[in-house]
Amino acid sequence: MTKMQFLSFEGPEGAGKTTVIQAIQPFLAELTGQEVLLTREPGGSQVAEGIRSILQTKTTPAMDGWTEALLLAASRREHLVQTIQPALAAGKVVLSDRYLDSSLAYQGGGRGLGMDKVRALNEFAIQGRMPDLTIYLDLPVEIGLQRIFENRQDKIDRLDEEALSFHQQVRRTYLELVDEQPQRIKLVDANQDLDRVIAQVQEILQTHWR
Ligand SMILES: Nc1ncnc2c1ncn2[C@@H]1O[C@H](COP(=O)(O)OP(=O)(O)OP(=O)(O)O)[C@@H](O)[C@H]1O
Ligand SMILES: Cc1cn([C@H]2C[C@H](O)[C@@H](COP(=O)(O)O)O2)c(=O)[nH]c1=O
Repeated sequence: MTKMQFLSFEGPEGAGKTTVIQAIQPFLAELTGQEVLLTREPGGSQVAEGIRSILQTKTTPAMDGWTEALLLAASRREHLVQTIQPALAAGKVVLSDRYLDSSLAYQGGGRGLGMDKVRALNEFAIQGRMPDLTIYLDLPVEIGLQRIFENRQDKIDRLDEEALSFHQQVRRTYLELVDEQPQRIKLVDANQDLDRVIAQVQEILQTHWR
């Protein structure tokens, strides 16, 4: 059984991470008897939220891929030190909407920087602190993008507008990560009714809680 103090949710655009995380917060608090902190990347601390704004701003020319990866690693460092570690030390469960796997999938895969190099870059930021358990919400990228473009027009950001091939590469890289680390990363089919997605996530959490 996995220790379950620090959890992350991952997935392509529109997979339902934010919706599912909010739905399972009370369940997780009840299951663990601990306070559950919801947080997100990029963001989750004052400086990291500032970096998020920079990352979401469209520029001409477009931001260099390594600059993007470095800003994400810096925001992750700040998130870890200012928010995640203090919450864990206070005995809370931390539930993060994205963490390092997003950089591996988006920058390593989508941008083509390579997973190994992006992992090495992030090692300075996280010093080995990975989530105890990661839920990966999987779905065809066309469906996730359609959900966003139909329901969240006001919040479409720079990365949402990348080419379909970029998003497909992101998903392929996530699936490689699931194959590589089946103990930590649990795949849930997000292309089904929200109630079923939530129920399957709850089952996984129940199985892993000790
Ligand atoms: N299982 C589902 N079936 C249908 N619609 C869903 C489902 N899950 C979420 N949605 C809807 O899809 C949209 C995107 O969901 P949400 O914002 O939770 O995704 P996300 O993974 O956090 O996206 P992003 O990473 O792009 O921020 C929302 O309008 C949400 O209501
Ligand atoms: C952490 C992280 C995020 N991204 C991308 C993925 C999304 O397009 C945005 C975040 O938006 P969300 O609505 O909050 O999911 O940022 C990335 O490319 N690399 C990362 O490490």
